[in-house]
Amino acid sequence: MLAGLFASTMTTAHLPSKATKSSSISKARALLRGVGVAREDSDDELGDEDLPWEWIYSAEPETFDQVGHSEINGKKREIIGARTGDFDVRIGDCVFIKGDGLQGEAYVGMVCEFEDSDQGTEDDMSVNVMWFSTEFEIKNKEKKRMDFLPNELYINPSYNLCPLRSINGRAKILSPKVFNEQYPNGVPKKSRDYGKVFVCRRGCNPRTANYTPELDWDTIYKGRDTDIFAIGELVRQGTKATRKKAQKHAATENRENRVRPKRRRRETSVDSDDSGDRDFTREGTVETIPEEDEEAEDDFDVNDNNFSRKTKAPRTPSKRRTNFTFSTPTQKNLLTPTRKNQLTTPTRRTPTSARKFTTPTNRKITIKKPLLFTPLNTRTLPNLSSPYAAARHHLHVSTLPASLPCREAEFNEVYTQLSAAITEGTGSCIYISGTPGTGKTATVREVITQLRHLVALEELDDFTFVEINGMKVADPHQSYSLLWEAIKGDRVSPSQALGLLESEFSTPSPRRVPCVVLMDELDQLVTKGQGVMYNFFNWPGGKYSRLIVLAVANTMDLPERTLSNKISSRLGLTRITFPGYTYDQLMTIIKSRLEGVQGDIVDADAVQFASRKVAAVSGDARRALDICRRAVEMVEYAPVISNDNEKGRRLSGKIAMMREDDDDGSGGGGIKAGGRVTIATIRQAILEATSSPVQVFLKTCSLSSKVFLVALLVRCRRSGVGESVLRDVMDEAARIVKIQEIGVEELGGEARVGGIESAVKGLVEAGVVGLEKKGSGGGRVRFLINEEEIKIALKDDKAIGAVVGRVG
Ligand SMILES: Nc1ncnc2c1ncn2[C@@H]1O[C@H](COP(=O)(O)OP(=O)(O)OP(=O)(O)O)[C@@H](O)[C@H]1O
Repeated sequence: MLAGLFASTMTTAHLPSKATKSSSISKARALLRGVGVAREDSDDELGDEDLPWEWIYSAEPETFDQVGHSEINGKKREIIGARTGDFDVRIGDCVFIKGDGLQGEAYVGMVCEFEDSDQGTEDDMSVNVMWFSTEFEIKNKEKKRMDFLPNELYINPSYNLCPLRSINGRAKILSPKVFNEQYPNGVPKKSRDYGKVFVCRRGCNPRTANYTPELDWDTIYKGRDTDIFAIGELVRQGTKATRKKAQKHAATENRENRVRPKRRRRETSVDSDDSGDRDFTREGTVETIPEEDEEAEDDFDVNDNNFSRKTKAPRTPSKRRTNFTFSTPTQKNLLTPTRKNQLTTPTRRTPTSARKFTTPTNRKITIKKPLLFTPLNTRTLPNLSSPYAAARHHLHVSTLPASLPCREAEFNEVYTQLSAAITEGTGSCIYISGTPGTGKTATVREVITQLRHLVALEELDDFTFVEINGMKVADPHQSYSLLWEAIKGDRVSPSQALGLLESEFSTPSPRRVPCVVLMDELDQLVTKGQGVMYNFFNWPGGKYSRLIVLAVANTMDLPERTLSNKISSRLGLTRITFPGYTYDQLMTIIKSRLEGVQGDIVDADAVQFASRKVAAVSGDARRALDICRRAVEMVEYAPVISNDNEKGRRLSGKIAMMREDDDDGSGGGGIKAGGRVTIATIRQAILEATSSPVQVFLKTCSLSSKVFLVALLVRCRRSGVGESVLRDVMDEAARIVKIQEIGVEELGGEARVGGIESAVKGLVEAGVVGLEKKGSGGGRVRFLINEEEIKIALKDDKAIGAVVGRVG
């Protein structure tokens, strides 16, 4: 449908031909470098003087409110342009936007509107631009067109609000035909236009690598009279993949970051009432395209007159404008269309040796060599021919189930938030909390798998995904390096990564691919000054970051506890809570995992029993699955165990202890190798889990040790952080002793603190807790075993069990 509306006769005759090649010509051409553009000379059209930017208003006061208006003497006036010294810029102009990146990139955008956010400083003067992209931005190797010209730009239907002072001169965008007419020998180096002239013959969405057919730039681009909306729509339609599913889920409200400009009333060529898609005919008029795709509706309101902004007169900026320097070109023959080897983007190449960059303050940044991993031996698939092996396999926590039953609502919520943020190109921070084993990580991974599938089907823009697990990083600050490596592919030190990330997220970039970060075990990433958590929560809110953080923790209020209420409420986190699984839900989960396992080897009663036992303690699916898997193992391998033989007699005492909870009345019974998993098997598996060496140690350690462990558990639960200051734990222990009225003599009389100190030493030696002698308060202490083990071992303890029960 759209195809006929694009210029169909643009032929290679219009493109720079080999006949026009010469090295002087090619040098005089604009260069494309990195993902932005660079010019050989560094002349700044805006002059060396740091003159303030001022708005240019329409002559007549306007009668309606709209973006890009200001109030002067009580009258609304439309902002129609901006000027600094002799340089002025208007809607429809194509301009260079300075990047702040290390490689001195600039970007080219078309001015769509101006905004003043009312604060009266130059910082609040913004320009909304529609970007042009370079071929470097198109990462999808399969779909990338290889006929790109060296100075070719693609109009890209994405927008950003940029500071007005990031404008760094005017760019000239021509059709290849006009370029050849105006510059048959290329742009002469001495010309003022040198390095500023580009050709445009297609639109492209670099994130999906979808291109429009060739379009007639001379027809659609009319300088300051251009109908920018029509161009935006033309390109949006022309580059649209089948993004229906993603759009269905996209939250259309959330557009703070990528601001699509409001339609301007001045546009005479557009029928403001039409609701269909508009496009250009080759004669340059705008036509309504009959509704072809219901979901491609115009999602901005033509008649939205309720948007009013006030502004104060702009003041002189306090900071001097940074001069942007363009690098010297290194490419020789820029007329050769596809010199792939020369045009490889620097950010993606694999460094063979360490590369060196410097920060804007000339600090050296060393890019480390990528880590080389020796591939492991090929893993063999488990032999699932026996029903026991199949059951064990499906019940294993590392087996990915086809779907996650009982987490549909949570899945939908995460999916909706994430796909909306990716589609809209906005940043977002989702805080996911829930006790261990409630499927938080599994759900997030499942959502990512589904979204990746959509990307493969071209129904969603591509995104980068990185998982940072607090348990797996030696130092929380390494998170910065991991994020930077995920975004740029370069390994740098944490402090360098921090600087680079700050710069990256505060710089507009039309090419930025959304990055989704799963920060698992967040409580382990808490640092003394809370810098890591603060930064990861704060960056998504930045205008240009396109960073989506999925922070996963066990406690609901970790952000409030560690960052204060004030900061965490400002961060605007989206919160999703995963409740512990109920008895019914655990049953469903176990049954669904056993579906398809032949032989009916697990009794329904056994599944019920396991679910009830686990739901009563924690609602932890991991625990329920582990118990069932161990029970399957027992019936698969165990010799016959009955109350008649020696081993059976030994076990029977322990089983009798459990019989108190044996509300099914079926008793222990025997376990037969090659038999079925019954309640008795489950009971024995539970018993085994609670009589592991760790459990035995915990149950039989001194009361001082138990008090200390419970105190540490309380502190960790309260702070939401996996470690605590030793002195605080001691104080907590003293409080517990007092409140529980634990016998003073049992803790060593008056010297009870001393008693706990030696208990701590014993716990450290046993590898139950780790003590890091750093900072004040006697160092920091943390569990080296799962907190759940402490709960299970001590929940029935006579002296301290009540406190454990309250920890939850
Ligand atoms: N609804 C479910 N259906 C099937 N398996 C599940 C479900 N929920 C959790 N699991 C399984 O339980 C195990 C633990 O899940 P997961 O790691 O997602 O929990 P978590 O909430 O992230 O726990 P933690 O806080 O300890 O990291 C995984 O093996 C997962 O496959």
